[in-house]
Amino acid sequence: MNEAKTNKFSDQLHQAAAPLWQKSLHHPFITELASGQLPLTTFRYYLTQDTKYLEAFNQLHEKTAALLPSSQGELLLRLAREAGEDVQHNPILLQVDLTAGQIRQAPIAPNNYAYITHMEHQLSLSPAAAVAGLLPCYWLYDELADYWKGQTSPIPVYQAFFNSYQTAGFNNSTRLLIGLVDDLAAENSDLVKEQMLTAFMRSSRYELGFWQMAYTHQTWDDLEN
Ligand SMILES: Cc1ncc(C[n+]2csc(CCO)c2C)c(N)n1
Repeated sequence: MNEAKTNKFSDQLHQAAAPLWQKSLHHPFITELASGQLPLTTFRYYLTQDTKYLEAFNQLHEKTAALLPSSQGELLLRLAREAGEDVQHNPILLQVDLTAGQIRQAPIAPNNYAYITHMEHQLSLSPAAAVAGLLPCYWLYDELADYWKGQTSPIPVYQAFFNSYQTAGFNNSTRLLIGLVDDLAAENSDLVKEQMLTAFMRSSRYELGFWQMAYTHQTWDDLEN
């Protein structure tokens, strides 16, 4: 019998989410970014929703940090500070002429709203579940960044988007957050670990849904059909 064990909790999470992450990697949104076929309006839709997402995601770091002992909360606050800079100075928005006013006026799309609401809900379950809900955002994009290393796009702004994820700091943040999730799993009960797994898997589904949402320009009217 194969006795090979994955004893880190994060390895279990990774294994459970891998099939979903593969679908993200090969989503038409991504393949068309690389081929240059993705309509610019679709990319602008993605950036509009993503800016809204990143603002909420940053606040979630702060809300989660407030529930953790300061030694653990400090890491989340540091990550939020770094990510906050990226949101406020995203050169890609300038390149496609997206203004803060245009982004503010666009309604949040259903999958984006559901994803953010799902992460907020974890705060009422346990701080460990809240941290686990944040992790796919980092870890999936870290794997996408590896995949994008070899990708080129004939459209300069799509190439700039690939390049924007090629930073060592980003990889380091992902490793630190994986470490925090493993520490929290070790400190918590099986019930909380189950919450962590559920939060992680749902975030992974919403990540996949985020590409589909952008690809189809999802609106609230879509829920009626
Ligand atoms: C839907 C969505 N999911 C993940 C990311 C990637 N991401 C956003 S913030 C952050 C932390 C460091 O800046 C990372 C990795 C994204 N942009 N949009």
